[in-house]
Amino acid sequence: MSLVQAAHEAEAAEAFEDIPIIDLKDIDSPDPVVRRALGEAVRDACINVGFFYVKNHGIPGETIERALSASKEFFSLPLEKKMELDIRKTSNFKGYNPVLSSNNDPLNRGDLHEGFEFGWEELQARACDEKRANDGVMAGANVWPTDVPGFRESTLGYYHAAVSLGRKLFPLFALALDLPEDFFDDKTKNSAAIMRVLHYPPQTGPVDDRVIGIGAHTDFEVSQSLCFTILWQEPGIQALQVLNKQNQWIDAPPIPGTLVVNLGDQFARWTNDVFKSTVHRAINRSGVRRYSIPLFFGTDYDVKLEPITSCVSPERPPKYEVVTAGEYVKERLKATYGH
Ligand SMILES: O=C(O)CCC(=O)C(=O)O
Ligand SMILES: [Fe+2]
Repeated sequence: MSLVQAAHEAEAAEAFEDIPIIDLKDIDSPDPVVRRALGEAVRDACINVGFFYVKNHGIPGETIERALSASKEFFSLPLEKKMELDIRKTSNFKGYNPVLSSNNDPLNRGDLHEGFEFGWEELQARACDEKRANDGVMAGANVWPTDVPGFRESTLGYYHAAVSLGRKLFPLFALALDLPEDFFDDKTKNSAAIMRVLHYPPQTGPVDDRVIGIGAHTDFEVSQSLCFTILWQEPGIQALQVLNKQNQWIDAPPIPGTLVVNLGDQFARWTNDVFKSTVHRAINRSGVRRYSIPLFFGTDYDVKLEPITSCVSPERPPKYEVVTAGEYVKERLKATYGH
């Protein structure tokens, strides 16, 4: 079935498929048939749900643990210390954002989480980091806390592992779109992903529905054009929810050993909405603190998001005007952070 037909069928279906788990153990297989089968699983998930879990993703547990404990230590610093790195002091959206400083859903009062955000940087700091310099609206140095020893190394360690995973996913997305596996190679040369570490304090007592962990949103960030997000969520704590076709929130619980992958707005736009960017939110009513780590993966900022040919047909003409990937991102960031 063609991509366009599959998209029309998915859109006509009443029910919303479950979020599938895709096993990446064969992602490096030399056999193109095996890789194509993986691409097909990705295609189904992208067309039907816009979300999937990946297992056997290759990021060691210790790498995750180190990033998590550094994050916990950072968030436990006094607010004045964290505010020294206030994201609003930078022009490129790096640093700390306190509770209620962001608002993902204009109908809400603010997001009940605090976060710390950074972009590409070599583990061995370099005076001239070309990749970072070419990172469009996000270009510029990261800021790092000095009060948590090893914070930079631990969080960057996870960052680089997740970026490597993201690089391996692009060929699968290409296969899913009936494109050559290397289609994204020359479009993601400087695609410096942005990572956030997030802390959601527990919400106890009566919860004002307008103040939740992260308001209903689709992912649009960040560096340039958000293709997809790789999300680690803390095991054992249910918080993430996905809006289904009947406008009901369904849980996307953490599944041990997996990461969540969800598609972003600009990938949906690029694929003429064949791939879905699905509304989601997080509410932490567990009674304990919850941590998560999304990494937003984009293309180079000067890539033109012309509709991919396999996603266009006479029955599905292009829905969007062509823009470069970087064009609208900063506006969306301004709306979220209010500066
Ligand atoms: O914390 C989560 O589970 C979701 C985070 C998220 O959706 C985001 O940062 O865009
Ligand atoms: Fe999100």
